[in-house]
Amino acid sequence: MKIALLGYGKMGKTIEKIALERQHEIVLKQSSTPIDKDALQEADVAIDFSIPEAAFTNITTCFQLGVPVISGTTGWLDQYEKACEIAQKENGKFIYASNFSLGVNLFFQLNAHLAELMANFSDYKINLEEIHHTEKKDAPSGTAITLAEGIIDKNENYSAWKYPANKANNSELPIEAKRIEDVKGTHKIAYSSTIDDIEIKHTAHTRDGFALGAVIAAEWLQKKTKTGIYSMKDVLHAFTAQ
Ligand SMILES: NC(=O)C1=CN([C@@H]2O[C@H](COP(=O)(O)OP(=O)(O)OC[C@H]3O[C@@H](n4cnc5c(N)ncnc54)[C@H](O)[C@@H]3O)[C@@H](O)[C@H]2O)C=CC1
Ligand SMILES: O=C(O)C1=N[C@H](C(=O)O)C[C@H](O)C1
Repeated sequence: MKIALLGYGKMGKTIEKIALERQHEIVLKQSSTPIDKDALQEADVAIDFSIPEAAFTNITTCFQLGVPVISGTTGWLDQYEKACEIAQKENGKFIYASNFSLGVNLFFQLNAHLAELMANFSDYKINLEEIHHTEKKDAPSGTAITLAEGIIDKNENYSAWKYPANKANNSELPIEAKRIEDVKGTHKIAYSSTIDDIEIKHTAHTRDGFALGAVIAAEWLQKKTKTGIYSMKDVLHAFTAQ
C-alpha cells in the first residue's frame, strides 16, 4: 500500500517505522503547507497526524483528490462535522479517532461499562486526569474528551465536561491536564467518595500502539469498497471477527 504521511513529527516517524515493517511504501512525508498534491494523488491512503491548524485542510484536500484518509490529529474537532459533510459530498473515505491504540479502544469500552455501573451512585464524584509530554499543543487531550463523552452518555448527573477542572460546577465533569516531559499518554478516571475510591487507568509506554492502530485502520479503509465515514469501532469489529 502506498501511504502519504501528512505530518512527519513524532507520530509520522513512528507510523513510517510500523508501515515499513508491514511492507508498505511511503510516497509523501509532508511537514508544512502547501501540500504536494502530485505526490498525494499517488497514495492509496493518507495518514494525517499533523497540527490542529492544518488537519481540516489536509483532510479535505484528500477528499477532493479521492484519497482515503485516516486522521489522528486532535484539537480541530470544531470542524469535524464540516469535514464529514465534504467527505459525503466528494464520496470520500474517512476515519478519525482521538486514539488509535488497541489498548485505549478497550479502555473506552471499560470506561463506558464502569460509567453505566456507577450511574446511580451519586455519592461518587468523578475526576478525569490526562498526562502528556510538554510539546503537546492541545488540552485537554482528544482521548480525555472521548472518555468524558463516554461517561456523560451513561451518567445523567453530568451534562458536559469542563476544562480546567477547577472551573467545573456540580453538573460538569472536571478534566485535569498535566504536562510532564516525555510522557506518551496517561488517562485516569477516578470515582471518589468519602468512603472509598475506584480508579481505572491506561498508560501508553511508547507511541507504537497509536501508530500500529493507525496503520491497521489505513489497511482496513483502503480495502473497504463502500465510501463513507467510519470509526475505530468498525475497524476493531472487523479485526476481532476474523
Ligand atoms: N489519535 C491518536 O492515536 C494520536 C493522536 N496524536 C495527535 O497527533 C498529532 C501529532 O502528534 P505528534 O506527532 O506528537 O506531534 P509533532 O509536533 O511531533 O508533529 C506534528 C508535525 O506536523 C507538522 N506540520 C505542521 N504543519 C503541517 C501541515 N500543514 N501539513 C502537514 N504537517 C504539518 C509539523 O512540522 C510536525 O512535524 C497531535 O494532534 C496529537 O495530539 C498523537 C498520538 C496518538
Ligand atoms: O499528543 C499526543 O501525544 C497524544 N495525543 C492524543 C490525544 O490528544 O488524546 C492521543 C495520545 O494520548 C497521545
